[in-house]
Amino acid sequence: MVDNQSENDDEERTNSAQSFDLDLDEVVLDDEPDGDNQGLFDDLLDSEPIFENKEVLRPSYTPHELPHRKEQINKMATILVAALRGETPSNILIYGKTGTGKTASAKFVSQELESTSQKYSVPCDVEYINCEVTDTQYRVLAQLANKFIDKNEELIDERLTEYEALREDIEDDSGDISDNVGDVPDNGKASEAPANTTGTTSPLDDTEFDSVDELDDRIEELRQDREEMEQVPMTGWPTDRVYSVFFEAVDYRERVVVIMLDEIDKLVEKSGDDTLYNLSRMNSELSNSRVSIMGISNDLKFTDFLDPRVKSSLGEEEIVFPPYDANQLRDILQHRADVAFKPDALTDDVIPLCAAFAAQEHGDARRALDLLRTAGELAERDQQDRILEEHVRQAQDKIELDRVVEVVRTLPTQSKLVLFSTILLEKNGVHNINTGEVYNIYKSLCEEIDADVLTQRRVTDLISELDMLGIVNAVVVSKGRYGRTKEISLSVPIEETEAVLMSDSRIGDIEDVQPFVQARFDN
Ligand SMILES: Nc1ncnc2c1ncn2[C@@H]1O[C@H](COP(=O)(O)OP(=O)(O)OP(=O)(O)O)[C@@H](O)[C@H]1O
Repeated sequence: MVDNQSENDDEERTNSAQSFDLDLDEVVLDDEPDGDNQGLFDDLLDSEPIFENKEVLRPSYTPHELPHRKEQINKMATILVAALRGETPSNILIYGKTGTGKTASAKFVSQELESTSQKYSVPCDVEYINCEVTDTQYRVLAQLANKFIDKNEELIDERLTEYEALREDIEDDSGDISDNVGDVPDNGKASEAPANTTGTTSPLDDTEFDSVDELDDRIEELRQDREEMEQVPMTGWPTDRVYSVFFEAVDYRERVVVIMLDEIDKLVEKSGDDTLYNLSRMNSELSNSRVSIMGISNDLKFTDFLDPRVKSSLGEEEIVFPPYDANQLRDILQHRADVAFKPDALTDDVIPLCAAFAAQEHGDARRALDLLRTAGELAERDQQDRILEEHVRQAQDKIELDRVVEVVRTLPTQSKLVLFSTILLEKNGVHNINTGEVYNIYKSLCEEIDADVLTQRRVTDLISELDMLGIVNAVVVSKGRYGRTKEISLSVPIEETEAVLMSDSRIGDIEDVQPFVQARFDN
């Protein structure tokens, strides 16, 4: 059938191309904006972009090369190679601070593992779960169950296609034989015939089936399995049922399964160690498959909260990812920059400076890449064709400010009030602020907005927390015979932080703050 629609489409495209040519010929470049647009994007498009491929600098990009992680990658591979031999690999726990390449390395190794398993036709599956997002036992098990159900369905479909084709070949063959040779009884019971009785070749030769009946039974069995497979809903079932569906789905065929639990500490923090307990004892009950767990964590201490059995089973092998130093970060950045930027877009100082800043932040490659990308964006915004040292410094300030804004925005109200009290004191020129001064203002603010007033001891704790978050700096000073006190100062830009606090509806309601500061002198 002729596809009239596509013909019409083609015609339309040709017409519009013609009219486009025509329009272009008739365009008069003048200062007046034309009717369709006001040139908002034209200038931006005109400026030669700095980036060749910005995506390469984004966190979502998985690099093909991971400099300075060879040792850790090799260690993972040495442990996981067992899966390719059909054995159960030891469970692995991976530790390291944020941005040290744990996820990127683990994903790289699992891709290699899966592709090698396909190459040698050894059934091996790797499933990745981010426990920051999937943080309850129910959700982890349901997500895993559904992934395995999908895989099983795929496998069943493949097998069914293969066996049904085989069945057709047999039908054709028996037709041919009865037509040509006439020595097979044409009683419509081809399925009862053994695979090969005549000495001629049969489609069942070299298959796992000895008779057509066996093949038919298998086809029926697969169709039934396919019908019975049911996805687990994301809520609503008893956890036992989810577990048993997951268990069945994993054990449906012979295979080795590696379950990668990224941010595993978040799962334990949110919902205890039941999931890990259940996963780690599965192998003793599975008949066809084997499961191995790879946990990834930023928190070195999270295993302290685990049941000792889970702890010893999970930590069979431990791999530590140390922070990168400035030289290593330079290499990492250089690899990415070669692909991400146009030639000559970077001045010589840019990469070393990004690396140095990120090395100060506990050797975080994510931070280094963010800095480089943000510096590029700032240069682009300035309509420059090269990134300068200045852009890196601005990027550092911008990222730091974004972090502060995010941390302050998500503080609990009580901490916001303590921070706001400190800001009010600083704004009024008070130096060496002590806890008592903060507390007095804090109390008045609480009364003003009807919030509970915490004890001074608790407020001192909140100040320590703000100190740990890098928002204030609190040092203990000795006042000789008057004992010791904390001297508090702000570590963040005052105007921006105040603006974030004021965007909280309760704090924003406080109208005149001056009297509160005055109160400090009255107490
Ligand atoms: N050796 C490396 N080579 C190239 N890129 C790297 C390397 N190490 C880390 N990265 C990049 O740094 C970013 C952060 O890495 P990754 O997500 O693997 O860190 P992580 O240790 O898992 O951090 P988190 O614990 O916060 O999840 C990613 O964009 C990753 O591609």
